Amino acid sequence: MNLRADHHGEERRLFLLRRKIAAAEATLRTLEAAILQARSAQGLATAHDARLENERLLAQNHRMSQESVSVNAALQQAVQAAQTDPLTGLRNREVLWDRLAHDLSLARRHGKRLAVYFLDVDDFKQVNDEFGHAAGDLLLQHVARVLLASVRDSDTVCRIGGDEFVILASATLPEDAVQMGTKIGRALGTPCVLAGHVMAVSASIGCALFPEDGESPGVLVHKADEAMYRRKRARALER
Ligand SMILES: Nc1nc2c(ncn2[C@@H]2O[C@H](COP(=O)(O)OP(=O)(O)OP(=O)(O)O)[C@@H](O)[C@H]2O)c(=O)[nH]1
Repeated sequence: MNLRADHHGEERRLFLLRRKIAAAEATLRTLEAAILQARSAQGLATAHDARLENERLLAQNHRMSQESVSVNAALQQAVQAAQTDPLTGLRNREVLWDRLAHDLSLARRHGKRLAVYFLDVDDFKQVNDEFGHAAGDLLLQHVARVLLASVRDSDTVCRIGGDEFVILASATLPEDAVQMGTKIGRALGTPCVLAGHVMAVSASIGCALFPEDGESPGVLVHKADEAMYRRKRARALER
């Protein structure tokens, strides 16, 4: 038996084995390094994606709040248009009942009076017939301006149709309400130039007072309308 040769063979196997182990360890380290690199790349990609998603959501949020602002503006415009008389810019018939109920509850709570005036322009048809419909429109706009200038900001002026207007005004004493009716009549009677013609508007005005003449919106408007009609008849008889 050649012991020396055996020993030499054993050493060679060990040497080869160590080399294999070293190669395997090197491969393992390379793999670990690759895994680490891949994980960190994935991490970076995730952070990048998150940032992009965040920016996308912010932009979407901005777009949606801008849309909501313009939808709200359009809605407000629509509400405004539904409550406004297009010719004079005054509140229309639809608003009258809401305002009246609101003003009545305020008057009730504060123990105040509320005056409801019903106003109809006299012989308005003649203005249309003599000077044309456009001149009639100018006159109605003039009436609206005069009425607005004659009442307080907290009072309400509505055009409820044709040449008919209703005013809601808070009042302390019945005499105040009478005085205000006279003041409105005088202001309307002041001559003005419309469509190149000098005109002085005459209007029949009826007034009903809360709580003396009634407590409900329907009764008050009806009584003011009746009072206006009596005025108009008396005026016709005077002529
Ligand atoms: N220019 C114009 N005329 C209108 C408008 N709406 C209604 N009218 C006219 O207004 C007139 C209203 O006439 P009436 O109130 O019936 O009659 P009036 O001549 O005022 O007579 P009295 O009320 O009895 O004094 C009608 O001729 C309608 O055609 C409008 O928006 N513009």
